[in-house]
Amino acid sequence: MSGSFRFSASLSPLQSREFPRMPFLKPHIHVPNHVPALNPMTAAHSRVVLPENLKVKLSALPITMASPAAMTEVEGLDVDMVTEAELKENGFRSTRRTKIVCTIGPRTCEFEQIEALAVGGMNVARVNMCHGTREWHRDVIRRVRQLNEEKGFAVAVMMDTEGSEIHMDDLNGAESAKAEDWLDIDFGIAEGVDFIAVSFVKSAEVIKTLKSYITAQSPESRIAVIAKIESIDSLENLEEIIQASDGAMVARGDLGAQIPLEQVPSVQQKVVQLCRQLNKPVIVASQLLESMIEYPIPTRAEVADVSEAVGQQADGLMLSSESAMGLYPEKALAVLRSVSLRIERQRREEKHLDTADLPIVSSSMPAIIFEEICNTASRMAKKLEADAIFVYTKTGQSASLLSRNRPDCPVFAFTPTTSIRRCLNLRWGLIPFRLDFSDDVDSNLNRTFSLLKARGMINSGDFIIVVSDVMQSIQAIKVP
Ligand SMILES: Nc1ncnc2c1ncn2[C@@H]1O[C@H](COP(=O)(O)OP(=O)(O)O)[C@@H](O)[C@H]1O
Ligand SMILES: C=C(OP(=O)(O)O)C(=O)O
Ligand SMILES: [K+]
Ligand SMILES: [Mg+2]
Repeated sequence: MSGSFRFSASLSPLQSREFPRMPFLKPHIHVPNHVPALNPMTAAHSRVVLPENLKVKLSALPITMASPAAMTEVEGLDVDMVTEAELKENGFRSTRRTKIVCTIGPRTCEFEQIEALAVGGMNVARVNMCHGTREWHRDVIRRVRQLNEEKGFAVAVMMDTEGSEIHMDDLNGAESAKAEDWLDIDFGIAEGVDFIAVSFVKSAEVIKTLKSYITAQSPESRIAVIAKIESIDSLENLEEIIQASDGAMVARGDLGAQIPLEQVPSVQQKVVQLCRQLNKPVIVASQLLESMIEYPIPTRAEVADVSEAVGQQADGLMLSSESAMGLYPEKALAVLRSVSLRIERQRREEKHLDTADLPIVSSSMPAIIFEEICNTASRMAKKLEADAIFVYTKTGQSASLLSRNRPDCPVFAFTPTTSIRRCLNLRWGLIPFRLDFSDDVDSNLNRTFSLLKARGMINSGDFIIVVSDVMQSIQAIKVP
C-alpha cells in the first residue's frame, strides 16, 4: 500500500454543528433518541430521521491533497429537459434506473423522430451497419449530436458492426483484417461514436486488437467496445471476453439461432451476473417487444420477458426492429419505460436482499481503497435511506462502481467531460450531468446544490451521500 495514504474522518468546515473526530468508516451521527434508524438492522425498515445541518465526512486522503485547491470559475450544468422535468415532478426516487437503447432505422431517422425517442427516454441510439449506407448512418449520428448540443441530452451513439467480416483473431492484427468492418470502424472513430458493438465476438483477442487499433488511430478517443455475445465461441470464452471489453450485449437474436432456444434465458442470466461482477455494463437485446413492430400493445409474454431483464438489473434494454422499422417506436419505448419503473419499484418495496458477490475489480491499492469507498457509500445510502448519491467523477470510474452496487437511490454523476457523460448514460441508475468542478469538494457541493435547487431538481432537506474521486471521500449531507 502506498505510504502516502492515510485514513481520516474529518469535519467539514461548512458544518455549523461540531462533531468529534471519528474513526474511519464509523460515522457517529447524532439523531434524536427515539429514532432507532442508525441501527443497521432497523434502518432498512424505517425511514431515517436526520438532524438538520447534517454533514459527516469520511475520507481516504492523500496527505498532499489535504488543503483544497482554489475554486476555479465554472460554467453551468448540462442536463436535458426530460431529466429536469422528471426530477422536478416526480423526485429522485421515481427516476428510471434501467437504460434504453433504441436502434435507429428508416422509421426513426429524421431529427424530429430521434428527438421524440430522446424525449421518450432513449439513452443510447444504435446504428446497425448491417443496413443502410455509411452516409445514412453519418446523418443519423450527426442528428443525435445536434440534438444533444441543442437540447442538453446525453444520448450516446452505438455503432454495431456487421460482424461476419471481422476475423481479427485469426488474422494478424488490424493491418491484415478484412475489407468492410474495418472501414466501418474507421468511420465510427471518425464520427466519434461512443460505443462500438462488435458482432460475433469469438475471443478476447478480437476485443484487445480492436481496442489497440482504436487507441492507435485516435489516442484521445474514449470509444467503449461492447462485446456481442451471440455465438458458441463467445460462450466458451465468456469471462475473458467480458474482461477485455468495456461492456457486453446479450444478442439473443443470433444467439438463439446458435444454441438451443431453451438455453438462451440461462445464458442471459449468466452474462448479466458476470458483467456486474466485472463492473461492465450489459444490454439485453432482441425481440423484447417483437409484436410491437405491428401492434400498438405488447403480448403478455413480452412484458414478462422485459420484467425478467429489469429484475435481473441489466444496465440496458434494447429495441431493434421495434424502433428501427416498426409502426409504434414511441409506444414500444413507453412500454420499456413503464415496465422498468414498475419492476424497479417493486424490487425496492420488496426490499430484495442483494446477494451479489462483488469481487474487487481494481488492481492498485489506491484504486482498491477507492472501490471500497464506493461500496461503502452505496451501503450507507441504502441503510440510511438517502435520497440520492452524488458523485464527482473525472474518469467515470467511481460512478460506474456506485452503479455496480445497484443502490436503492439514484446516483447523480457529475463529470466535466461530455463524452464521459454520454458513456455513463448506459449505466444502471446513473443520471449523468456535465459540470466543471474544482478540487474543493465543499465548493463543488455548494455550487451544485444551488444550481440544482435553482432549477427545482433538489430541495432543502434532501439527504445526499456524496462521493468524490478527487478527494476520495464520503460525505453525508442534508441539502441546506
Ligand atoms: N439503417 C437501416 N436501414 C434500413 N433498415 C434498417 C436500418 N437499420 C435497421 N433496419 C431495419 O430494422 C431491422 C431491425 O434492426 P436490427 O435489429 O438492427 O437488425 P437485424 O434485424 O439485422 O438484426 C432490420 O432487420 C432492418 O429491417
Ligand atoms: C442484437 C443482435 O445483433 P444484430 O441485430 O446485429 O443481428 C442479435 O443478434 O440479437
Ligand atoms: K450488426
Ligand atoms: Mg446478431
